[in-house]
Amino acid sequence: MRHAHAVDSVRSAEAALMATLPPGTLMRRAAAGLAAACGGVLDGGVYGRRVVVLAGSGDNGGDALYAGARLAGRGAGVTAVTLDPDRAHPDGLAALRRAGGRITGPDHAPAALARADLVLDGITGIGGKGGLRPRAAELAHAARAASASGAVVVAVDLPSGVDADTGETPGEAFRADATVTFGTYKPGLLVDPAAEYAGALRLVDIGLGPYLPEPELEALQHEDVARLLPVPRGESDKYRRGVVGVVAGSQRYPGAAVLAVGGALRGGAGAVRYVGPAGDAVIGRYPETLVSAGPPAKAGRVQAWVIGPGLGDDHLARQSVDEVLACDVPVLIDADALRLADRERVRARRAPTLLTPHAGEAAALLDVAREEVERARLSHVRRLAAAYRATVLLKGSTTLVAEEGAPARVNPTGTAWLATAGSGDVLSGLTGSLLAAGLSARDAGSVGAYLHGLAARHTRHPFGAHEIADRVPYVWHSVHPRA
Ligand SMILES: NC(=O)C1=CN([C@@H]2O[C@H](COP(=O)(O)OP(=O)(O)OC[C@H]3O[C@@H](n4cnc5c(N)ncnc54)[C@H](O)[C@@H]3O)[C@@H](O)[C@H]2O)[C@@H](O)CC1
Ligand SMILES: Nc1ncnc2c1ncn2[C@@H]1O[C@H](COP(=O)(O)OP(=O)(O)O)[C@@H](O)[C@H]1O
Ligand SMILES: [K+]
Repeated sequence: MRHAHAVDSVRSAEAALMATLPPGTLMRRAAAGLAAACGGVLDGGVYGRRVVVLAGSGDNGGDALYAGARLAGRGAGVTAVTLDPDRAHPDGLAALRRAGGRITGPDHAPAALARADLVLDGITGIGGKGGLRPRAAELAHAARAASASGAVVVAVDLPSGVDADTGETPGEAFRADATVTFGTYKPGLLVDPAAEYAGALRLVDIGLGPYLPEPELEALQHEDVARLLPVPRGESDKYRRGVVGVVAGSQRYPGAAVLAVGGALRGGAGAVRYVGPAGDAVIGRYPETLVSAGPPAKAGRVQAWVIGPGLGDDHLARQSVDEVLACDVPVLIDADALRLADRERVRARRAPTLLTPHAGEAAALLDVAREEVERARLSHVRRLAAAYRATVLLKGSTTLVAEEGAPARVNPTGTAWLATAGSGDVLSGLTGSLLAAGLSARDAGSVGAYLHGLAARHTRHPFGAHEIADRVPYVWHSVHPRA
């Protein structure tokens, strides 16, 4: 599991750890890790390369200056540009001077950056507030120009100007090729739009682990998913493996039913029941489906329902949503059903409910603009989870799963190639199948998103949504080869 902690948690863990160590130890650890990582991103090594350190007035600048000193010690030509010469980290400046580095002011930044092989962004870290102020913003522009001419930009702890806790980018910010972060990931490094600014991530261990509380955000990795995947045992039969019911499709959108069933067949449930008017299309493609024309209440037992893709909003659709919400089994609500599901009825449910909106659907449910949700995904997915007292999976450039009382989950496997019609239908079927197989709503949502993203990454693009479903067994095997 990859963990991310908010600034307050990082600060209190740092304080507790620092109390046990001689002064300056943590900054030395951070700078050593940073300098080593910089060596790794420079093709051809450090010796003789031109490094520009952009140093703000806080400890983030201190880290960058100490790392600059180490790189100078390994033969790099290092120039530090201090945002405010009178306030830059004095010991960091002294270390760089001793190592033979040059120190200059912002006026000389464009000239220094024009020749740089490597730029270290040490303007702000977890102490940054709001978008960059004008003089820092000018440096960010100049660094972007240097990057366009081939320099590698490495952000120290965070790209300066992004919000560490939320992933928001309130104004101007640095764009990095790589970010070297200390002690733990910060939520902003994993959530768009800020994550787009961070580039490749590298975590430097500075010994914070034992002092960190529960994370604000976590990301599953292969071994976590392997542990959660449902695997049939000797005594399993199709009912014990779970039956998932899919209520989807309409005369107008029969394809949504086919895609959702396609996802559901690959999620580990033992059987898929389809309920709705697209039975012929579903059977034509997947003859193993148990088809009924409806209503859901008469379809036979299921261990979880998926309702919504291509459903429409006529009388029958409304009735189906009401019936499904009345069942005492987990329910995944997607697409059209999100509009039709009464909030109070969802709040009153005892069995788990998982909502899977994209940003536009989430915005409609919260009565805000879509851009608001995209600007601040983490806070909006949490608001929605609280409003519905349910688990919410917010789709899009960063997929998040939130539930009150537990760390939010961020999916690390997504790819923008998933932005293709019907891929959400595959996700809802796949995730509902995991629910039927017994995973909690939070685990089903995050494992579903993980497999879905991984399947997309392993499918030649551009692809159609049905190809993602076809690819799921392959990535399942790659995550859990012994199952
Ligand atoms: N506290 C610790 O033990 C450790 C801290 N470390 C480093 O220290 C950093 C935190 O240092 P600080 O608390 O000094 O804070 P920062 O250095 O992150 O930021 C504070 C400075 O940024 C300026 N600033 C804030 N918002 C700005 C904006 N929008 N535009 C321009 N300037 C802005 C402030 O005026 C102040 O000079 C971490 O990110 C990390 O890099 C590491 O050395 C590891 C150990
Ligand atoms: N820019 C993006 N980067 C990564 N994943 C994306 C992006 N845009 C969309 N996706 C993913 O693609 C899927 C689209 O689902 P959805 O919006 O419901 O589309 P549809 O209704 O056509 O099925 C979701 O899994 C979503 O997370
Ligand atoms: K920084």
